[in-house]
Amino acid sequence: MAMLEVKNLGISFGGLRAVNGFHITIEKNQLYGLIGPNGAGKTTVFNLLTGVYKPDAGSILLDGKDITGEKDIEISKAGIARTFQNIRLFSQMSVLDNVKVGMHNHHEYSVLAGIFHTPKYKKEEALMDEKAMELLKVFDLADMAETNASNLPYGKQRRLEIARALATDPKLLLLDEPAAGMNPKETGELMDMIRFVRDHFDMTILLIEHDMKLVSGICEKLTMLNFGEVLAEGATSEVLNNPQVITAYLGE
Ligand SMILES: Nc1ncnc2c1ncn2[C@@H]1O[C@H](COP(=O)(O)OP(=O)(O)OP(=O)(O)O)[C@@H](O)[C@H]1O
Repeated sequence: MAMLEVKNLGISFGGLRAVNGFHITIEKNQLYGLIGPNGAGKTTVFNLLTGVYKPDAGSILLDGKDITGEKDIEISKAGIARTFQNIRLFSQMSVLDNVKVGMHNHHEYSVLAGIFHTPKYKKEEALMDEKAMELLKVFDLADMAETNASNLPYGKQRRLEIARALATDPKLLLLDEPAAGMNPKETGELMDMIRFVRDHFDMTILLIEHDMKLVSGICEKLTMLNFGEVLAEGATSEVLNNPQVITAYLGE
């Protein structure tokens, strides 16, 4: 069974059909890229997959479960996590707390337990601290656990965002332009990290990216969007050599 199976997905904003007939099948453990010119609808696809927008057509199956039209919190619980094009960390919170925010989605103790710090609450908090520190170690951020997120250099903030997304224990990780604003050295490190996340966490990853070095370096399959519709899909080299893709996007 595919990890993500999307069929005929669509949404309009006013008179604009931003995404139309979108489809994608991503197998477990795959590293998959979504490419296309500015305004093609890539982020809108992410917003549809994560419940920010409700599709007006189509279906989304995550690991066999129909999540079409579910709210974002339900979709997060079902197992889709994402990062954003513009970094969205809690800048005045510590690195550790940023990761723990991701975990809180999945822990259900009552508000009163939180206020009165009951033994159950304390136990859960201690467990979360431990898990969050383990994640930070993997991302080489453990020595900065108490630092405010805003004080991290840019490349590390991007890494922290991915760590926070993984803290929700997802089945599918969506990365929206993870290399945006990075220099070539940082992009190279990011590529290694994305591969590592896939292997170490047994993760399935869909990423939006304009950096073709990153795309051709790590994605196994690609879907190319143009004016809200799939123009090409298949193995990365096949798509990147497709004359229509070159005309519509790469030859820009
Ligand atoms: N909430 C919204 N209301 C109205 N129009 C929207 C909304 N969200 C997206 N759009 C429009 O939908 C189209 C697709 O936008 P989207 O951000 O998905 O493109 P993109 O492929 O991610 O572009 P980029 O590579 O520049 O990030 C654009 O024309 C955009 O203006």
